[in-house]
Amino acid sequence: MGSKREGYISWDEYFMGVAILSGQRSKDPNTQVGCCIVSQDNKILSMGYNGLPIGCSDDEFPWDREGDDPLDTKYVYTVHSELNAILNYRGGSLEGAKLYVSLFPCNECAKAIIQSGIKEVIYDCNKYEGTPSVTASKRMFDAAGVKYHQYKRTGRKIEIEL
Ligand SMILES: O=c1[nH]c(=O)n([C@H]2C[C@H](O)[C@@H](COP(=O)(O)O)O2)cc1CO
Ligand SMILES: [Zn+2]
Repeated sequence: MGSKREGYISWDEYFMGVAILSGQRSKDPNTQVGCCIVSQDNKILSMGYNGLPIGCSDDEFPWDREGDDPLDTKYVYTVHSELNAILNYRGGSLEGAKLYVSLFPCNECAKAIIQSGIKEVIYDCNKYEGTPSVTASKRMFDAAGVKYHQYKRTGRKIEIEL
């Protein structure tokens, strides 16, 4: 009897890989964020990346980080990857699900994560650690019983020819 193949990717590598790949769809020139929501029994339920709402053109709305007028920045228009993944879900309840995301969730996404019933957040980068947004997210996750931990990178490199 033959034995199983070795070197296959772990569940964590799989789901964070899907999250990061999803982020490659982002048109944001500065930060591309991707998200993958997974059931407790490791089935992918939804994915998302940061982008503009349906009908808002990527070429007509601004991607600037700064501007004299907030209306000339991306911040008032973009939908975050986590919210997109939650809103993209077509199957009913996300109660008890896990969320893999390439950047630690902001306070607005934290609210949506908590309210949708997601119970665990696995994040990769946390480049805004220490900001009020991230601190507020942690405070709300702690109060609501949502667990969060950083993804442990394995160093595995995956090349895909497309
Ligand atoms: O949790 C998040 N999820 C998410 O999708 N984003 C998006 C919104 C913006 O398009 C981009 C952040 O842009 P910047 O790093 O240039 O401020 O990342 C940002 C955060 C946290 O800041
Ligand atoms: Zn957010």
